[in-house]
Amino acid sequence: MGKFKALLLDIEGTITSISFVKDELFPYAYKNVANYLDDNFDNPDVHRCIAEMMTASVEEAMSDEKVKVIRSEIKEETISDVVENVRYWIDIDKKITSMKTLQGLIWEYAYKSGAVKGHLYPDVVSNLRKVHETNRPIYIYSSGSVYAQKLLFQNSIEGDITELLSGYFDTHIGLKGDSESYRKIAHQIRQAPADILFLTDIEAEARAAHNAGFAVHLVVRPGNGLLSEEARKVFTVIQSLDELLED
Ligand SMILES: CSCCC(=O)C(=O)COP(=O)(O)O
Repeated sequence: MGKFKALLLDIEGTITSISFVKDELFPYAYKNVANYLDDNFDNPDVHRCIAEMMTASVEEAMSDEKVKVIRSEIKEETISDVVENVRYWIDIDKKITSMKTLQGLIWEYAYKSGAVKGHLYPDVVSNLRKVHETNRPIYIYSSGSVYAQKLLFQNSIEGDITELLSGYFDTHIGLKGDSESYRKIAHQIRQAPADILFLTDIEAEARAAHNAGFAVHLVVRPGNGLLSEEARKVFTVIQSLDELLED
């Protein structure tokens, strides 16, 4: 089953539908961020997120006038500025690490209350199990925080599947369009880049991983954006993880 020694998986558009992320998770965070911050303002994890978001807001405001610089020490004003930025960044799907961390904390309520269950395409768990049975490690690399990733896999529509996963990476290692992030992942999991198969639906991520020496397949799922002709020439394109069995 395939020649890879380790598997690295993107989440949204690869093993989870874009619709689950865009139509369930993001709106939940958008709607609940103000109440969440009001109820959890003294939580040290939330404080850390806000402190990091203050720094990010200064950097982002330099190139985007819609970003509010968060400065206030007053709780109500801080919450108002954070909410404005979080909602704006959700709207434009901006991958700001501190905002993604905060989203994960907010989603904990969604998963724990049962309001949300992590979507997985029907071919995912059976094939991950087959890879796992061959003692090859499976890792996740998503712009969603590691905490958010674990919540999704612990509370998926197929139950808790975290036993199949050997590790998780988020944007703390670097952005997904940057080849250096993939080099760092290969180093951390102690595998040669060429022995790692990365599956993603995003061409920029595929190119970044390819330039770092990874094997890469592009994944096409219902509702995903169209792939360019050029990407179709460079990368193997699969519609389902069942096709991993075939190479
Ligand atoms: C951890 S699930 C939520 C996914 C998410 O927040 C996101 O931004 C999608 O990122 P991906 O890198 O999985 O496409």
